Amino acid sequence: MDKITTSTLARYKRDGRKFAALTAYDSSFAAAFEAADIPVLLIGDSLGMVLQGDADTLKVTVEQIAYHTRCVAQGAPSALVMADMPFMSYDTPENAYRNAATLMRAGAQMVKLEGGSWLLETVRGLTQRSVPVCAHLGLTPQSVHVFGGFKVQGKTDDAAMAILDQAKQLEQAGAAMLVLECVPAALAKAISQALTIPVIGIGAGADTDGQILVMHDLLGITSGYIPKFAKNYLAEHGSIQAATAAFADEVRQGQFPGPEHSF
Ligand SMILES: Nc1nc(=O)c2c([nH]1)NC[C@@H]1CN(c3ccc(C(=O)N[C@@H](CCC(=O)O)C(=O)O)cc3)CN21
Ligand SMILES: CC(C)C(=O)C(=O)O
Ligand SMILES: [Mg+2]
Repeated sequence: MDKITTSTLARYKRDGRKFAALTAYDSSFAAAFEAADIPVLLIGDSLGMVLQGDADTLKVTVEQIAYHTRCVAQGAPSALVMADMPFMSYDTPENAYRNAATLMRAGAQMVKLEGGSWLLETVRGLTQRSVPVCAHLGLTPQSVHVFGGFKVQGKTDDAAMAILDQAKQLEQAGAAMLVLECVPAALAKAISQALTIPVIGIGAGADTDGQILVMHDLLGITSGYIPKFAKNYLAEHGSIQAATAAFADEVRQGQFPGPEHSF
């Protein structure tokens, strides 16, 4: 695989070529995912839940994400390595710059931040300072205690309009990619069509430019409640390599997610 960059993904979008992404936290899985042609690997703050066993993502630190980013970057030299900025690590633009630098030095090529209008100056400032930014809207898990649970967002017309509007503002501010989590499929389709930058969905229907899953959900080893959008590919495909390749293929073909995985 040639090195994947934000320009590669922008070209995929222009060409109408859908792509898969996975979370990864260590070099061995990262290498396996890269070998299965997964172009984007996210060191997600979901690691607080799937690695550390917490009920939310809020305890995760910049140092922990940096450590796992180093591990993933070692295993996947060609994938686009994207690191989540943890809860409160980007509460001010200055803190965002400092903490993003730590993650970029650990091996990330892009950082992801949860939020909309309040982040515009931070997104502009990071981009001007040479840090590519992926925005994240919809169900932003760091806001779980504001939302009162992991709940689908953008269900009313007003809420949907607010998310679409913020997506446009974030693109205008320089965001190079957008993750949309747990929103109605029709809203995700409208946002993907309204933006030039690639939109990656999770629980956002089949009409985004890319799809991402937490790797544990793909392998069916998530403990506790399994989100509706998760699909266990290991059960059907017998090996981690085959499961990952099947996920990548189903995304490219537009077969995943089906209506049973969408809101
Ligand atoms: N294993 C795992 N998979 C994930 O996708 C994931 C994590 N962990 N941890 C971090 C966040 C938290 N996420 C979650 C967690 C739960 C739901 C969930 O229970 N959603 C309900 C929606 C309920 C409604 O209709 O409002 C669902 O039925 O899927 C969604 C996203 C996504 N991320
Ligand atoms: C679910 C994805 C988008 C994420 O942010 C994470 O894994 O932390
Ligand atoms: Mg995250």
